[in-house]
Amino acid sequence: MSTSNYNKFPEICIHRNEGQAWQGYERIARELAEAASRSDKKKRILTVECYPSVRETEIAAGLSAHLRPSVVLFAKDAVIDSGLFEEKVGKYLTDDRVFGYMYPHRLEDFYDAGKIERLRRSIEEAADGVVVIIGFGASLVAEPDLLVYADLARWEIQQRYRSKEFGNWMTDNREEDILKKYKRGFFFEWRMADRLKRGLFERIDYYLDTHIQDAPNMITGAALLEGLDQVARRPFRLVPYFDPGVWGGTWMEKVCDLPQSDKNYAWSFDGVPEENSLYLTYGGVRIETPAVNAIFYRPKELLGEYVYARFGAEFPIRFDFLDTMEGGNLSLQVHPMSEYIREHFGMSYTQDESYYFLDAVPDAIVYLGVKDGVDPEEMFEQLERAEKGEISFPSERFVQTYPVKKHDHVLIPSGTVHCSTTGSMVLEISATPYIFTFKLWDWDRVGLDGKPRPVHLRHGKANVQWDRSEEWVRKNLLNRVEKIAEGDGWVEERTGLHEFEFIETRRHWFDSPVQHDTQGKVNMLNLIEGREAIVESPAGAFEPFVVHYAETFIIPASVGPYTIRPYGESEGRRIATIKAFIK
Ligand SMILES: O=P(O)(O)OC[C@H]1O[C@@H](O)[C@@H](O)[C@@H](O)[C@@H]1O
Repeated sequence: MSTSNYNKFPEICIHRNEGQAWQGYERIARELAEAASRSDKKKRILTVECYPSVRETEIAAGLSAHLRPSVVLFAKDAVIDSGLFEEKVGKYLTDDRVFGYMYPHRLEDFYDAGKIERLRRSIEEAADGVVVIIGFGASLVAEPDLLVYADLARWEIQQRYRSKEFGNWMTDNREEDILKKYKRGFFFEWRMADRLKRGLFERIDYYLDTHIQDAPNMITGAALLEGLDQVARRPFRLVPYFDPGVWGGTWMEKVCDLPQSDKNYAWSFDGVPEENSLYLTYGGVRIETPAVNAIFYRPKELLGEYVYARFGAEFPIRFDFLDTMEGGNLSLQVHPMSEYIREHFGMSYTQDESYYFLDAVPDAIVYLGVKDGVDPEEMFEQLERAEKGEISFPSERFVQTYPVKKHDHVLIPSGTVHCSTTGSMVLEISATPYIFTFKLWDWDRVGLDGKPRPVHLRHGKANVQWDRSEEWVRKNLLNRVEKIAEGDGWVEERTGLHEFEFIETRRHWFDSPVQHDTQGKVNMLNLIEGREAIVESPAGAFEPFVVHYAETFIIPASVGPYTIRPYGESEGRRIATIKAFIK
């Protein structure tokens, strides 16, 4: 096998902003002190608005040491009492380990007017100089003279939950089950935090990156916006992350050159802006920022007006990897129908999926759809007994299996029972939601934490579509490849997804340049065959962008025409990309 050329640290170089970046608390504090001194007020309020799970105490200590503020106040002291807090949020969280209901309200609901008044009095009583207010909601306490925004990406938040360094915001639950902490973040905190952040973008004076402990980096708010604007006008990649899992395999470790781990890597996410980061570099200083910021700030340029009108400032397409090479089976599972996900979880669209096979062992199979003539009651009675540990679920009796091979594309509209099995390397091309997996059966095993992974039979039963016969599955969901066009040195095929799903995919096989056009809609691609390709602008609108095997990349809607051709080691060879866009 050839050596890995997969780039795990894709950086986006932001032009025209050199000199506007600071590293370390000392330099950061000095810059903030200088900026504060530009005001002729005697007392200046320096607000550090934080995303939940930011290390507020580290920032307070780091700034205090060099800034010598007259007082440091924490926004959390103005949060409503815990009884009322739980009353407001409880019904959105439910008792389930995984699923809650999307929280529709704002952070203001959790701040107490009387307590805010008390903090404001402390500001009045403080000596002249700089008053620092820190925390999630700090910008609600008083009108800032200088606003610093300390952001955090979801993957890092998950690490902080997992290491038990953090519980949820204002919740004493550091020791709690990771699934429940994630649930509280996903359904509640991150919704409010994103709403607040979107309203602050244009007002941020400085943007603080504290992803790495005690090694902060800072840029101006203007530099951040300039960076996000540049991202929305050129091809780019997200920073991938790799996560071990009970069914994980060995393919990614080799192909993506991952550090050896005692647990196999199962997932890689490199195409979920809500979860992944961007690395923006400003004259040698690397700023990690949640990729979703580019969508929040420039939704029309990035998604295109059509996609924005339909989905809002959300990235509706997800690319991720599921690696079971020398690993196990995923859970046998089903995803909610659109109506169900909306009614039960408050989501505006559902988890429609597809599996593109980057690789598969010779006898690999996929489970897809229930067999003809299956009695739903009997199948669920068996699943219930299996959940109790009384039997092993006889999957072959109830669920259809099909052989799969490299470059097959299997379509999985919600409501279809499915499971990728051992010996497969899947590129998932799916709708963005990804936690709404109703596991039906997990093959008599426990998760990496030693506990059974959560099974959701009631939800599952309500969503399995029993009328999808074997004939229907074969005709509609397996390799619906259709040639669309061809030219000198290239062929374009449509591979999916199913009519019920809102994503369309096109595969190109080529040894010469292929002309693409976003047609005003964001494109997400992956190099599924070949070592290297280059993306270019016919009009020179962006710098040539090199991609490697298995890398996912995004072409913003604003790009319009672009070309892709084999490059470097792949020059003159036949390679392939798969491209997804909204129908
Ligand atoms: O972790 P399990 O349940 O085995 O599923 C593994 C993966 O399966 C896919 O089809 C998706 O549903 C993913 O969201 C899920 O993470």
